[in-house]
Amino acid sequence: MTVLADYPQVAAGKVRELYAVDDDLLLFVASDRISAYDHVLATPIPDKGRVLTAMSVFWFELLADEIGTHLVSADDPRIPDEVRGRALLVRKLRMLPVEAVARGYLTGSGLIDYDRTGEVCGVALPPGLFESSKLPEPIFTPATKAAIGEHDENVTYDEVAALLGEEDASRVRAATLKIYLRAAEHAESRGLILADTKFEFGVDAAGELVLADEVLTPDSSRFWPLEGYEPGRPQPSFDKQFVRNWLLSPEAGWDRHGELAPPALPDHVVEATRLRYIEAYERITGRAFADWP
Ligand SMILES: Nc1ncnc(-c2cnn(Cc3cccc(F)c3)c2)c1Cl
Repeated sequence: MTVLADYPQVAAGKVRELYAVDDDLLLFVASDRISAYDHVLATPIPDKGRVLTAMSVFWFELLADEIGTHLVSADDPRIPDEVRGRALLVRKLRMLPVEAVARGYLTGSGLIDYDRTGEVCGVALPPGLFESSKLPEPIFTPATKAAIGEHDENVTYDEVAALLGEEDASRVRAATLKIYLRAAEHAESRGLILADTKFEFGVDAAGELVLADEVLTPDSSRFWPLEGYEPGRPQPSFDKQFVRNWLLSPEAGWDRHGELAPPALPDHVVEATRLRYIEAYERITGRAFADWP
């Protein structure tokens, strides 16, 4: 019987870890941790890791006819029981050092760049756009991974080409936009706006471009309710809005611009957030979360 401690940890993020299973396989583990306002909160959200893993698996399966993926299995004896349902067996790839972001709407760092320069990652946009505007068409707005605790840095396509070479840059951009469009169309049919998302790609031994990391989860994407969408103001995050609102409420007594860590979340915020994750999964996939894995 395998236990997680059998596998050397090869990477750790704010809310996920990566372990080596053998020379060709990795174990991609999603935790129940949640981050907000650039802090990892002290209070976990039960089932978050399982919901986001189930969501990634749904999208990997839906996208398999568009692009190869790193997914090997979500249910395999090499996956320790303690992480079963929130861990994926994936094939080890040569990862491309670029955060492949697609945006269909203007918000976050894209809006900041647009307000300052009229462009995002060197892509010129029409004048007169504002917070949450829908873009005339989705755009590729890559970033390079920043050091721990820093934000990723938006870069131009030419900088990506300098980094990866023209061929890989070109096929990463094409794949990013194609997958975004396919996912956004599916999400909208389920009443959710996929405002933007971040993919990571690798290359396999045959030189094929492979979709890796997590895909189209609420941690790698902005999902907004389609109902009530209104450009000109920030939209509520489908999954994190209860947490954000509580942290900024007088009850929390927390200053998001200060140095202090956020306070623990009250049970009702934890439970409401857990239910939002499950609702997002069931709306997007049409599957009952109770059936996972
Ligand atoms: N299939 C792959 N082959 C080779 N490397 C990776 C890989 C390395 N790093 N990352 C980012 C990351 C994913 C999870 C937890 C972390 F801490 C960090 C992904 C993958 Cl997914």
